[in-house]
Amino acid sequence: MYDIREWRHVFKLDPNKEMTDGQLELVCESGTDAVIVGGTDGVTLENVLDLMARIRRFSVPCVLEVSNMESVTPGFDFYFIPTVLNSRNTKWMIDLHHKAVKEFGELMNWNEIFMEGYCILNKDCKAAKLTEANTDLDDKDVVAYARMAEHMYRLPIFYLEYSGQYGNPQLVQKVKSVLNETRLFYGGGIENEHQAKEMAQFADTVVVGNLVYTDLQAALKTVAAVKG
Ligand SMILES: CC(C)=CCC/C(C)=C/CC/C(C)=C/CC/C(C)=C/CC/C(C)=C/CC/C(C)=C/CC/C(C)=C/COP(=O)(O)OP(=O)(O)O
Ligand SMILES: O=P(O)(O)OC[C@@H](O)CO
Ligand SMILES: [Mg+2]
Repeated sequence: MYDIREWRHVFKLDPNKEMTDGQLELVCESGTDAVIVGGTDGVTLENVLDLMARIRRFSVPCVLEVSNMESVTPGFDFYFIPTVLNSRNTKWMIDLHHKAVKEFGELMNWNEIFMEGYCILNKDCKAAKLTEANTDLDDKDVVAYARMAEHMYRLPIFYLEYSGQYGNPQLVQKVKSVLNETRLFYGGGIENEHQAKEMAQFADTVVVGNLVYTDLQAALKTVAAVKG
Protein backbone atom coordinates (compact mmCIF):
# COMPACT_ATOMS: atom_id res chain seq x y z
CA MET A 1 0.00 0.00 0.00
CA TYR A 2 1.87 3.02 -1.27
CA ASP A 3 -0.62 5.72 -0.27
CA ILE A 4 0.41 7.00 3.15
CA ARG A 5 -3.10 8.36 3.66
CA GLU A 6 -4.36 4.81 3.92
CA TRP A 7 -1.91 3.66 6.57
CA ARG A 8 -3.52 2.71 9.87
CA HIS A 9 -0.65 0.85 11.54
CA VAL A 10 3.10 1.14 11.14
CA PHE A 11 6.08 -0.31 12.95
CA LYS A 12 9.09 1.92 13.63
CA LEU A 13 12.37 0.03 13.67
CA ASP A 14 15.48 1.53 15.20
CA PRO A 15 18.63 0.87 13.13
CA ASN A 16 20.61 1.16 16.35
CA LYS A 17 18.88 -1.89 17.85
CA GLU A 18 19.43 -5.58 17.17
CA MET A 19 16.84 -7.82 15.53
CA THR A 20 17.23 -11.34 14.17
CA ASP A 21 16.17 -12.24 10.62
CA GLY A 22 13.34 -14.33 12.04
CA GLN A 23 12.00 -11.44 14.11
CA LEU A 24 12.29 -9.06 11.16
CA GLU A 25 10.34 -11.46 8.97
CA LEU A 26 7.52 -11.55 11.52
CA VAL A 27 7.41 -7.74 11.59
CA CYS A 28 7.49 -7.31 7.82
CA GLU A 29 4.93 -10.05 7.16
CA SER A 30 2.65 -8.99 10.03
CA GLY A 31 0.15 -7.14 7.85
CA THR A 32 1.35 -3.74 9.05
CA ASP A 33 0.96 -1.01 6.45
CA ALA A 34 4.59 0.11 6.47
CA VAL A 35 7.88 -0.06 8.29
CA ILE A 36 9.58 3.20 9.28
CA VAL A 37 13.32 3.11 9.89
CA GLY A 38 14.24 5.76 12.43
CA GLY A 39 15.63 6.66 15.79
CA THR A 40 17.13 9.56 17.66
CA ASP A 41 20.65 8.41 18.41
CA GLY A 42 23.22 6.04 16.95
CA VAL A 43 21.68 6.22 13.47
CA THR A 44 24.49 5.73 10.95
CA LEU A 45 24.68 5.13 7.21
CA GLU A 46 25.97 1.63 7.94
CA ASN A 47 23.14 0.52 10.24
CA VAL A 48 20.48 2.17 8.03
CA LEU A 49 21.79 0.43 4.88
CA ASP A 50 21.94 -2.88 6.70
CA LEU A 51 18.37 -2.64 7.99
CA MET A 52 17.03 -1.34 4.66
CA ALA A 53 18.57 -4.23 2.74
CA ARG A 54 17.08 -6.73 5.19
CA ILE A 55 13.59 -5.14 5.03
CA ARG A 56 13.78 -5.04 1.23
CA ARG A 57 13.46 -8.84 1.11
CA PHE A 58 9.78 -8.28 1.88
CA SER A 59 7.12 -6.34 0.02
CA VAL A 60 6.11 -4.03 2.88
CA PRO A 61 6.53 -0.29 2.12
CA CYS A 62 9.67 1.05 3.74
CA VAL A 63 10.28 4.61 4.92
CA LEU A 64 13.39 6.38 6.17
CA GLU A 65 12.56 8.91 8.87
CA VAL A 66 15.53 11.22 8.55
CA SER A 67 17.20 12.12 11.84
CA ASN A 68 20.59 13.16 10.44
CA MET A 69 22.01 13.85 6.99
CA GLU A 70 24.85 11.33 7.30
CA SER A 71 22.45 8.37 7.19
CA VAL A 72 20.33 9.40 4.19
CA THR A 73 20.58 6.90 1.36
CA PRO A 74 18.61 6.09 -1.80
CA GLY A 75 16.52 2.91 -1.80
CA PHE A 76 13.55 3.72 0.43
CA ASP A 77 10.00 4.13 -0.87
CA PHE A 78 9.52 7.33 1.09
CA TYR A 79 11.46 9.80 3.21
CA PHE A 80 9.77 11.35 6.22
CA ILE A 81 11.37 14.57 7.45
CA PRO A 82 10.54 15.59 11.01
CA THR A 83 10.24 19.24 11.94
CA VAL A 84 9.71 19.72 15.65
CA LEU A 85 7.02 22.37 16.00
CA ASN A 86 7.48 22.71 19.76
CA SER A 87 11.28 22.84 19.71
CA ARG A 88 12.89 25.85 21.37
CA ASN A 89 15.72 25.65 18.86
CA THR A 90 15.19 26.56 15.20
CA LYS A 91 17.84 24.00 14.29
CA TRP A 92 15.20 21.22 14.59
CA MET A 93 12.43 23.18 12.88
CA ILE A 94 14.05 24.64 9.81
CA ASP A 95 17.83 25.14 9.97
CA LEU A 96 18.96 21.56 9.30
CA HIS A 97 16.32 21.32 6.60
CA HIS A 98 17.58 24.48 4.91
CA LYS A 99 21.14 23.17 5.00
CA ALA A 100 20.08 19.80 3.57
CA VAL A 101 18.04 21.28 0.74
CA LYS A 102 20.81 23.76 -0.09
CA GLU A 103 23.17 20.84 -0.50
CA PHE A 104 20.92 18.12 -1.97
CA GLY A 105 17.95 20.03 -3.44
CA GLU A 106 18.83 19.02 -7.00
CA LEU A 107 18.80 15.32 -6.09
CA MET A 108 15.58 15.30 -4.14
CA ASN A 109 12.52 13.58 -5.54
CA TRP A 110 9.81 15.61 -3.85
CA ASN A 111 7.15 12.99 -4.56
CA GLU A 112 8.87 10.65 -2.10
CA ILE A 113 9.33 13.24 0.63
CA PHE A 114 6.77 13.95 3.35
CA MET A 115 7.18 16.48 6.12
CA GLU A 116 6.07 15.48 9.61
CA GLY A 117 5.14 18.23 12.05
CA TYR A 118 6.19 16.73 15.38
CA CYS A 119 4.72 17.77 18.69
CA ILE A 120 6.76 16.00 21.36
CA LEU A 121 4.96 15.61 24.67
CA ASN A 122 7.10 13.27 26.79
CA LYS A 123 9.68 15.54 28.38
CA ASP A 124 11.91 12.60 29.30
CA CYS A 125 12.29 11.04 25.85
CA LYS A 126 15.52 11.33 23.91
CA ALA A 127 13.92 13.28 21.08
CA ALA A 128 12.53 15.90 23.51
CA LYS A 129 15.92 16.37 25.12
CA LEU A 130 17.81 16.50 21.84
CA THR A 131 15.47 19.02 20.26
CA GLU A 132 14.92 21.09 23.42
CA ALA A 133 11.19 20.59 23.05
CA ASN A 134 8.85 22.67 25.16
CA THR A 135 6.65 19.91 26.55
CA ASP A 136 4.94 22.17 29.06
CA LEU A 137 1.85 22.45 26.89
CA ASP A 138 -1.85 22.32 27.61
CA ASP A 139 -4.43 20.86 25.26
CA LYS A 140 -5.07 24.23 23.62
CA ASP A 141 -1.38 24.62 22.82
CA VAL A 142 -1.28 21.20 21.17
CA VAL A 143 -4.47 21.83 19.21
CA ALA A 144 -2.97 25.12 18.01
CA TYR A 145 0.13 23.29 16.72
CA ALA A 146 -2.15 20.85 14.91
CA ARG A 147 -4.09 23.69 13.28
CA MET A 148 -0.84 25.38 12.27
CA ALA A 149 0.38 22.10 10.74
CA GLU A 150 -2.75 21.82 8.61
CA HIS A 151 -3.70 25.35 7.75
CA MET A 152 -0.49 27.38 7.93
CA TYR A 153 2.15 24.89 6.86
CA ARG A 154 -0.11 22.38 5.04
CA LEU A 155 1.94 19.50 6.35
CA PRO A 156 0.88 16.01 5.28
CA ILE A 157 1.51 14.58 8.77
CA PHE A 158 1.05 15.86 12.32
CA TYR A 159 2.87 13.51 14.70
CA LEU A 160 1.86 13.41 18.37
CA GLU A 161 5.00 11.93 19.87
CA TYR A 162 5.07 10.46 23.37
CA SER A 163 8.04 8.14 22.63
CA GLY A 164 8.38 5.66 25.51
CA GLN A 165 5.24 6.83 27.35
CA TYR A 166 1.57 6.09 26.72
CA GLY A 167 -0.22 9.31 25.91
CA ASN A 168 -3.59 10.84 26.60
CA PRO A 169 -6.33 9.45 24.32
CA GLN A 170 -8.63 12.42 25.05
CA LEU A 171 -5.98 14.77 23.71
CA VAL A 172 -5.50 12.60 20.62
CA GLN A 173 -9.26 12.78 20.08
CA LYS A 174 -9.26 16.57 20.44
CA VAL A 175 -6.41 16.93 17.97
CA LYS A 176 -8.10 14.64 15.47
CA SER A 177 -11.26 16.71 15.66
CA VAL A 178 -9.46 19.75 14.20
CA LEU A 179 -7.63 17.95 11.39
CA ASN A 180 -9.10 17.19 7.99
CA GLU A 181 -6.34 17.01 5.40
CA THR A 182 -3.29 16.51 7.59
CA ARG A 183 -2.92 12.92 8.81
CA LEU A 184 -2.60 12.37 12.53
CA PHE A 185 0.15 9.95 13.57
CA TYR A 186 0.22 8.84 17.19
CA GLY A 187 3.32 7.18 18.65
CA GLY A 188 4.45 6.37 22.16
CA GLY A 189 4.33 3.70 24.81
CA ILE A 190 1.94 1.27 23.16
CA GLU A 191 2.39 -1.98 25.08
CA ASN A 192 -0.66 -4.04 24.15
CA GLU A 193 -3.62 -4.51 21.80
CA HIS A 194 -5.94 -2.55 24.05
CA GLN A 195 -3.81 0.59 23.92
CA ALA A 196 -3.27 0.25 20.17
CA LYS A 197 -7.01 -0.03 19.61
CA GLU A 198 -7.73 2.88 21.92
CA MET A 199 -5.42 5.24 20.03
CA ALA A 200 -6.61 3.91 16.66
CA GLN A 201 -10.09 5.24 17.45
CA PHE A 202 -8.69 8.75 17.05
CA ALA A 203 -5.32 8.69 15.28
CA ASP A 204 -5.21 8.03 11.56
CA THR A 205 -2.00 6.07 11.95
CA VAL A 206 -0.70 4.30 15.05
CA VAL A 207 3.06 3.86 15.37
CA VAL A 208 4.45 0.95 17.40
CA GLY A 209 8.16 1.22 18.20
CA ASN A 210 9.89 -0.11 21.27
CA LEU A 211 7.40 -2.93 21.88
CA VAL A 212 8.90 -4.72 18.90
CA TYR A 213 12.10 -5.05 20.93
CA THR A 214 10.59 -5.70 24.35
CA ASP A 215 7.69 -8.05 23.50
CA LEU A 216 7.48 -9.00 19.84
CA GLN A 217 4.39 -11.18 20.23
CA ALA A 218 2.47 -8.33 21.85
CA ALA A 219 3.70 -5.97 19.13
CA LEU A 220 2.43 -8.27 16.38
CA LYS A 221 -1.01 -8.39 17.99
CA THR A 222 -1.34 -4.60 17.69
CA VAL A 223 -1.68 -4.96 13.90
CA ALA A 224 -5.04 -6.73 14.06
CA ALA A 225 -6.13 -4.55 16.97
CA VAL A 226 -5.68 -1.44 14.82
CA LYS A 227 -6.67 -2.78 11.41
CA GLY A 228 -9.52 -4.94 12.67
C1 LIG B 1 20.42 10.70 -1.97
C2 LIG B 1 18.97 10.73 -1.64
C3 LIG B 1 18.13 9.59 -1.97
C4 LIG B 1 18.48 11.78 -1.09
C5 LIG B 1 17.14 11.81 -0.52
C6 LIG B 1 16.77 13.21 -0.30
C7 LIG B 1 16.41 13.49 1.10
C8 LIG B 1 15.26 12.79 1.68
C9 LIG B 1 17.13 14.38 1.80
C10 LIG B 1 16.82 14.84 3.18
C11 LIG B 1 16.49 16.30 3.16
C12 LIG B 1 16.19 16.91 4.46
C13 LIG B 1 15.34 18.12 4.44
C14 LIG B 1 16.68 16.41 5.61
C15 LIG B 1 16.41 16.99 6.96
C16 LIG B 1 17.62 16.98 7.75
C17 LIG B 1 17.44 16.81 9.24
C18 LIG B 1 18.55 16.19 9.95
C19 LIG B 1 16.34 17.23 9.90
C20 LIG B 1 16.14 17.13 11.38
C21 LIG B 1 15.22 16.03 11.78
C22 LIG B 1 14.90 16.07 13.25
C23 LIG B 1 14.05 17.18 13.74
C24 LIG B 1 15.41 15.15 14.11
C25 LIG B 1 15.22 15.23 15.56
C26 LIG B 1 14.94 13.90 16.24
C27 LIG B 1 13.65 13.32 15.84
C28 LIG B 1 12.39 14.11 15.92
C29 LIG B 1 13.65 12.08 15.39
C30 LIG B 1 12.44 11.37 14.93
C31 LIG B 1 12.46 9.96 15.38
C32 LIG B 1 12.12 9.68 16.79
C33 LIG B 1 11.40 10.70 17.61
C34 LIG B 1 12.44 8.49 17.27
C35 LIG B 1 12.13 8.09 18.66
O1 LIG B 1 13.26 8.00 19.33
P1 LIG B 1 14.02 6.64 19.65
O2 LIG B 1 15.41 6.81 19.19
O3 LIG B 1 13.26 5.48 19.15
O4 LIG B 1 14.04 6.69 21.21
P2 LIG B 1 14.20 5.43 22.16
O5 LIG B 1 15.50 4.80 21.83
O6 LIG B 1 14.14 6.04 23.54
O7 LIG B 1 13.05 4.54 21.88
O1 LIG C 1 8.80 3.47 20.82
P1 LIG C 1 7.42 3.87 21.18
O2 LIG C 1 7.27 4.35 22.58
O3 LIG C 1 6.41 2.82 20.80
O4 LIG C 1 7.09 5.13 20.25
C1 LIG C 1 6.93 4.97 18.89
C2 LIG C 1 7.38 6.17 18.14
O5 LIG C 1 6.46 7.21 18.24
C3 LIG C 1 8.76 6.64 18.48
O6 LIG C 1 9.14 7.66 17.61
MG1 LIG D 1 12.55 3.74 19.92
